[in-house]
Amino acid sequence: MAGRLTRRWSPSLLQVLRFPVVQLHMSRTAMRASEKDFENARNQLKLLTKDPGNEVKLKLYALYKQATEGPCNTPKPSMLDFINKAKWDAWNALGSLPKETARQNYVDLVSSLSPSSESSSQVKPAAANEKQPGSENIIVTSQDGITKIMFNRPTKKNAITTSMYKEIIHALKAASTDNSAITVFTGNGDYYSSGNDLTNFTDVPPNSIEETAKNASILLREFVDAFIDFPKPLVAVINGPAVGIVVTLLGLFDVVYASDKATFHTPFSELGQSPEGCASYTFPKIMGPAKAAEMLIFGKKLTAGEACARGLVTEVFPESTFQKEVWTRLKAYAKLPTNSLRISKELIRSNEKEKLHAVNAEESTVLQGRWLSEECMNALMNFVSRKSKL
Ligand SMILES: CCCCCCCCCCC/C=C/C(=O)SCCNC(=O)CCNC(=O)[C@H](O)C(C)(C)COP(=O)(O)OP(=O)(O)OC[C@H]1O[C@@H](n2cnc3c(N)ncnc32)[C@H](O)[C@@H]1OP(=O)(O)O
Repeated sequence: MAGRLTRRWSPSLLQVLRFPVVQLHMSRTAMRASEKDFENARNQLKLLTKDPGNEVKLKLYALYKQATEGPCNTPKPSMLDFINKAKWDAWNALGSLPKETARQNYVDLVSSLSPSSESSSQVKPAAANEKQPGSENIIVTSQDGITKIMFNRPTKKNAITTSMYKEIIHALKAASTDNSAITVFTGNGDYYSSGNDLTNFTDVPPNSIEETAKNASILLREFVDAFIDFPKPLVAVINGPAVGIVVTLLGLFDVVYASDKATFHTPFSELGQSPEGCASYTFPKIMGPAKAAEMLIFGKKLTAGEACARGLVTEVFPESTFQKEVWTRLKAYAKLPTNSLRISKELIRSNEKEKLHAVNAEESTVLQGRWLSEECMNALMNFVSRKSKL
């Protein structure tokens, strides 16, 4: 099949696939690939010495088409036209993925195929059983069809630093085109995550507060966009308490499994802040406006059982059997046909994407203002000087 597929692809596709590979130095902070990056990536493919295999070629084909032409716009080939059907399926599976995201994913994927890619990219598309290099605060592994992204800062309750946000964006982009069927977030240690690292904002020189708030707002928007656009089933395995942004993001996950020792807390008012992660839109839809208000305005902390009753959590497991039960189930799910999983997710989510991007933009702008407020600054100072704890 592999040889057949390669030989019978059209000249235009071969053009796409045969371009050279040169080392691509992708800045981890500039996550949006420019036209130039895209052009370089196309040229990089020419230098490929090793056949990346049909699976990867199909992904490259699909991403190239999506990046240059947008969503699949050709009639579906007949079932018996195997090659063109495989190409069409791969392109069609990208749904309404924005052109810029497809371009970035294409660049990331090409970069990962380069023999020297490790030095240019912290997290690359996963191969089986492979642990990805990284800062160790985020550990990305891939096994049994599952890419696992784990918060790994247990001594700080897995609080998310600025560099961790960037690593997660990069990990999601890589996972969207790797060989795994599903992607799972979880935490190492007793917490899932205590949310934003509050010291992200405390070492800021007085004359750059506004600029920092602006940069934080841009980063937040890009971070949440990566979840909105993620094309594969996204699962949260909530091993312990979850606070702030890791809770609000759950509205963008497809399935949420929780240990019975997990709790769910969004203390935004206490922090002088406001909701993010599209929760101002997803939470009222999930649990109704009154229950959402109790969490997002008054900061009510939920047990796992309460979160499940409100529809935020899919299922709660006893802590003693949590890991075993959840991973056994996820490994079985990851054996399901990959394209079908993506297409079903796309059907469920695509109608909402535009709205979610608009909500994300609005929430990020509002938060930029909140971070400059006296209420927020007092809350951060209290945290640092240990006067307050949740
Ligand atoms: C360009 C500039 C920056 C860009 C940044 C992008 C911004 C995006 C922001 C998006 C908006 C996000 C909002 C949120 O997530 S709001 C939620 C924030 N989280 C909190 O308020 C939790 C604060 N932590 C606590 O209240 C307690 O630590 C907690 C209840 C979680 C645990 O209490 P416990 O007593 O069990 O343990 P400790 O307090 O002793 O914690 C152990 C150590 O961990 C440190 N820690 C814990 N959580 C955080 C945190 N969120 N930020 C920073 N540090 C944290 C804690 O200080 C302890 O450290 P030490 O051992 O060194 O004292």
